[in-house]
Amino acid sequence: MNVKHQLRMTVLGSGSWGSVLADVLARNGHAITIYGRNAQEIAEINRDHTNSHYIPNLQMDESIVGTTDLREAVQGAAAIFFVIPTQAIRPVAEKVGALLSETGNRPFLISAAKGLEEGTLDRISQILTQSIPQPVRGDVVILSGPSHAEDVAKHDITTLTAASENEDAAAWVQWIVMNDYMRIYTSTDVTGVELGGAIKNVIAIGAGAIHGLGYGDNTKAALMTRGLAEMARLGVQFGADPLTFSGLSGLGDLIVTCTSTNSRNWRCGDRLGRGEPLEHILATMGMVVEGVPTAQAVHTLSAQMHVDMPICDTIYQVLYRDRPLQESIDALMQRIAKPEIDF
Ligand SMILES: NC(=O)C1=CN([C@@H]2O[C@H](COP(=O)(O)OP(=O)(O)OC[C@H]3O[C@@H](n4cnc5c(N)ncnc54)[C@H](OP(=O)(O)O)[C@@H]3O)[C@@H](O)[C@H]2O)C=CC1
Ligand SMILES: O=C(CO)COP(=O)(O)O
Repeated sequence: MNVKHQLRMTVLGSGSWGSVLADVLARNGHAITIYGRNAQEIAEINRDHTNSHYIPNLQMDESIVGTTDLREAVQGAAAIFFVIPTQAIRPVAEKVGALLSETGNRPFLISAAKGLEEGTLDRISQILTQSIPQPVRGDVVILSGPSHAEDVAKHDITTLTAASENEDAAAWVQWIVMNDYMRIYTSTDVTGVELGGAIKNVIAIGAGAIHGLGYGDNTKAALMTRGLAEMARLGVQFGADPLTFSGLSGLGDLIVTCTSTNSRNWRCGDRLGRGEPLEHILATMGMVVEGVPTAQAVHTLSAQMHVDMPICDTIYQVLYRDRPLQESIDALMQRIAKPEIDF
């Protein structure tokens, strides 16, 4: 175990990534509370130190305390990790904001979720700053990168980016998370890191879909590379550094998500490619598929910003407009010929 100065911190979300992140932090010597809304699951975490539904291969550090009480979870926490689906961040953050206003602590707010909010099109850092009043809000840090929970549970070597407008806050998160199997890099490009993490989920649905249809490695490489170009093209319109998209939260996460059967987004796409209806896939996945709502948000954002994102748009058309997959791919191949680099 990597013993550090013990801090009390809270992880909101007892799903696959929340459970594994809580375990990493507890093994680093910190006092960790994990909050979930499913009483049975929290009881299992406290009794057996396992989470058999979400992450069966994880044996959690025994010091982790599970609770279904949000007040208890946030009280006295030096940092609050948001590890719930993007669409649930705002309502939970608003409750957290109200509780912090009562208790008066001012924790770091760390998002480990990846997506864009439907309707508002907001990134998670924006949701957190809108929902939690400034006097009780510490710095916002985004923790993102190639990190399937199943592999981190096995202590596979994993690298992430901690991004914050405040370099010291990013460095603080780097310090609390790093150990002999987690290596964390810092960044101040919050927008780029968040957009990379959100958009790679959309592209991963496409990677799964082409696999399900029977296409091979050339097609996968084409999709990933041109998908990365779309991500960067949108990102620069929002002031992101294009180099961020070649980093862990862009290319790195695109690789892991587009090439692994652990990815829920990839699996959703694969099943679409094999002809299963989206509603059935989502109803039986048992875990969040962030790329589905984010595809809708990216579709609207790209239209608003006049950014050409044909792959993301094709995935949107398939998910939301019932456009046949094969016909959509054929249409992508019929697009006008153009240079490769066209920012
Ligand atoms: N899994 C992974 O490998 C990684 C995931 N991420 C990101 O982390 C985020 C969470 O993903 P992950 O842990 O995999 O998701 P899971 O589907 O495994 O778990 C989601 C968790 O969030 C809880 N939840 C959902 N809605 C609410 C709500 N309104 N209030 C409180 N809790 C809620 C669920 O509770 P309940 O069981 O009651 O529904 C469940 O515990 C996503 O944005 C994902 O992209 C990032 C890196 C790696
Ligand atoms: O973000 C992830 C890995 O870095 C998890 O991806 P999925 O949600 O597709 O499983």
